[in-house]
Amino acid sequence: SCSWNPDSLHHLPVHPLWQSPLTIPGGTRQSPINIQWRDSVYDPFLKPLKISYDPATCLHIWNNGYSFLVEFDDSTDRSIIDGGPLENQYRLKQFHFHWGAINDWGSEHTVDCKFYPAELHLVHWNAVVYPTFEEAVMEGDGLAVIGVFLKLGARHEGLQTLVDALPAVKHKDTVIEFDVFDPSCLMPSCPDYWTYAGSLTTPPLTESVTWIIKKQPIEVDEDQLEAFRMLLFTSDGEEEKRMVDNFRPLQPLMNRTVRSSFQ
Ligand SMILES: Clc1ccc(Cc2nnn[n-]2)cc1
Ligand SMILES: [Zn+2]
Repeated sequence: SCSWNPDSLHHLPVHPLWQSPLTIPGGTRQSPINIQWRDSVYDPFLKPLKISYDPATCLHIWNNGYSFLVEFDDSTDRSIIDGGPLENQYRLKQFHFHWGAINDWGSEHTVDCKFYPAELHLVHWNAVVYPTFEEAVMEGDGLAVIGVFLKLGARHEGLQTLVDALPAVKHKDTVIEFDVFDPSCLMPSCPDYWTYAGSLTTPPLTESVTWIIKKQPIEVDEDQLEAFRMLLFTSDGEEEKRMVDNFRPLQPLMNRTVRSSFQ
């Protein structure tokens, strides 16, 4: 487990959402976790992840009071992932991010106890086996979430179109049309990933997620991270609370092995 450096001036903030003893009684596969690189096990039978998104399936961006979500039309198999650790193809439903108030933390997963300033989650569901997303959320093989770490570096041109739209969804429960966006532009070039059996990291916290965490981060610049931090948890008219530190604390690994697609 990660023992935080006692000298560090900061103690990780815990947002009210996650302050309550937010535990699933008897939970054995909760997320997020620390990925200890040396404890991950190379699995030569893991396939490359296949991603095929149709940019025209993009619908809108909305601020749901936890994060901002970009939602997709998941009524057909036009935007899907397949391969990797998955036995079926999974349909893209939405993507969103988790980030910190400062660059020292913000990601949900850590690698060797290192936080990244933010983490992208692309949420997919098993429409081959389950009739609706809501049912898939309740099943062990119902969801597949791709996690991509964001690190401070060069400006990300693909992300900028998203950043430019954020002022329009500043407050909770605001939404704007966003009709063409290809999330493939947010994927790192390296195919390597870790995978493990986990859960959603906000309510309903169901243990229904096959996590696929990309090894290589993407680079974004300070202005782009600051744009995330100007969003609000609060609705228009309420006392403003900046949307920051919307990540869940690390959860125990328990009886799980993290597999890697690379040696
Ligand atoms: Cl449906 C749903 C519920 C919670 C979240 C938040 C989350 N869970 N795992 N990563 N992010 C995403 C989608
Ligand atoms: Zn998430």
